[in-house]
Amino acid sequence: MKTKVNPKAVIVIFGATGDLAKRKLFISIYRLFLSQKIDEGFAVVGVGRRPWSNDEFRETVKKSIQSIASSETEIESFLSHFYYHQFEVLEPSSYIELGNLLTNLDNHYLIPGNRVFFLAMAPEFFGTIAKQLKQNGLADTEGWSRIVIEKPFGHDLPSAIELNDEIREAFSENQIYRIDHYLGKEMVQNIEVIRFANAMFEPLWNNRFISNIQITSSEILGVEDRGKYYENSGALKDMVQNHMLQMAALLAMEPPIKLTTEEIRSEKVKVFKALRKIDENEVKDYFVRGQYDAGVMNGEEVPAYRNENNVAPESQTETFVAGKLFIDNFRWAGVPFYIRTGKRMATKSTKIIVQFSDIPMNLYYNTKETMSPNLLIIHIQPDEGITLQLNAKRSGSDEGYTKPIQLTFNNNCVDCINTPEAYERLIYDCMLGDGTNFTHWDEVKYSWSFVDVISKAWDNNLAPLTNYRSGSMGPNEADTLLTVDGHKWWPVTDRLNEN
Ligand SMILES: NC(=O)C1=CN([C@@H]2O[C@H](COP(=O)(O)OP(=O)(O)OC[C@H]3O[C@@H](n4cnc5c(N)ncnc54)[C@H](OP(=O)(O)O)[C@@H]3O)[C@@H](O)[C@H]2O)C=CC1
Ligand SMILES: O=C1O[C@H](COP(=O)(O)O)[C@@H](O)[C@H](O)[C@H]1O
Repeated sequence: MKTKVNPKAVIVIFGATGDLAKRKLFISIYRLFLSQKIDEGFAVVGVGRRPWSNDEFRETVKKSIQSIASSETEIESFLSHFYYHQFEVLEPSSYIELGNLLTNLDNHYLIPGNRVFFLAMAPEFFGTIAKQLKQNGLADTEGWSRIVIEKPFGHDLPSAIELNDEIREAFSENQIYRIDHYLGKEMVQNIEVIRFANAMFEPLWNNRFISNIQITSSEILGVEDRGKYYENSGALKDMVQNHMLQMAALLAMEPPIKLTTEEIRSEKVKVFKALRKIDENEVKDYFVRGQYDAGVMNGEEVPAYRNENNVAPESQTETFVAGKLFIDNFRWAGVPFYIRTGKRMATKSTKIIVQFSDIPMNLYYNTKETMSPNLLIIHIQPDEGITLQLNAKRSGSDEGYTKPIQLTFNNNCVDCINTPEAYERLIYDCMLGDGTNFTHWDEVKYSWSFVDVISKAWDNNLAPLTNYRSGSMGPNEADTLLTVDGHKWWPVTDRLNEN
């Protein structure tokens, strides 16, 4: 639980000239500034290779925050807290100079040595930076020091262990904040509340009443200019190892005994431990992979993945994954959790659909219509809300025919433009010392060991890689994964305000 305080710190962004900083980080800090969540005596140091001055850096920040309407005075006041430090990651003198700058800023803004080191750089630098920060004393202050690590945290279990060991030599687990930006999303954070604050769900939240759970995160965009990164990642490591498994864990975990970081994380870890282990030869029965082909989207022709920049013409990288997870514990034995994610799909949508089991004897079976199962739909994005699908009598009919009706809560209407960016929430949490919505090492470790088996099976060609048309919902094999179990994917294209 958070206490309402205005944290005061220097935020050091390594990779401040990069894409993530420009698109997400500056604007998130600006929103925290505008909502007065951070103390006005804060400072931000941007670190990058380019020989920028403070003014050049502030110009870039200004461009990034332009989309938020605010006065020139507010913008100028915000920018005055930004400083640039040119640096070379492997050069120890860069860290010594940075340390001097941080001490000066502490003195200038009366900051008691509190520091957030946000590593928005290529992952191969994470370990080196952590080590250098420690060796040069930047993390040894009177206040607190925390390190935020961007994804990917390793590319398999051995590399994640190696990286973790390097970072742990310099920072303790409670100083490490591993980002999974899905955990900062409003409706992902709402999963726990929907489950644990409603008398009507928790008693039914088990294998006696739930038939299956479907988690979809589909994207319209292709790989864009990230071909180089994506070729070594693919949808499995880019989306499944982190975001998709995190959502599954939140849906499946037991109620924590307290709402503390340790208790919540410990319940999530138990879910990861209970994930059914499959061997390489079984992967094809549980997972489907696909790669997008050319197609027409929004009236425009889009290229096949293999024709994207920095992608090999014979690439075997998957841009789509569908899978069936089983959580082999008392609550979930026998309930499939279906997951699906991909690029260049028909719609941008992240939704969780909980399908309840059919009632044992349905008095309305003999009508002309088939009954719809009850569904709980959690709309994560782009629309945010909840839909509960029930059956009701069709109005005006004497014969008692039923029809599905939907009770909907549209979070957008309430919170529309003020819905905080995931990064805004996570930066604030980190400044408050709340690690609940960051991933603990144990979660990372178990998720990699689960994903590594799938990855190896695919590397060994133990499952086909199927093409799917850009603008579709993935290959047909993803549908078969459910039809063999007597299920089907529920649509994810509906928008809340269309209901
Ligand atoms: N961009 C995104 O949407 C997302 C990014 N991420 C993660 O965030 C991290 C950063 O990504 P992104 O912003 O896209 O990366 P970019 O390639 O856009 O930026 C890389 C940054 O690192 C700096 N840099 C590179 N080499 C050195 C060096 N030797 N010494 C000092 N600085 C160096 C660059 O400085 P300069 O330009 O001055 O050379 C630049 O600021 C990655 O881990 C990525 O996986 C995660 C999710 C989404
Ligand atoms: O982490 C990542 O997430 C994005 C999708 O994030 P969303 O918040 O827009 O759903 C994905 O495009 C990217 O490939 C991946 O690295």
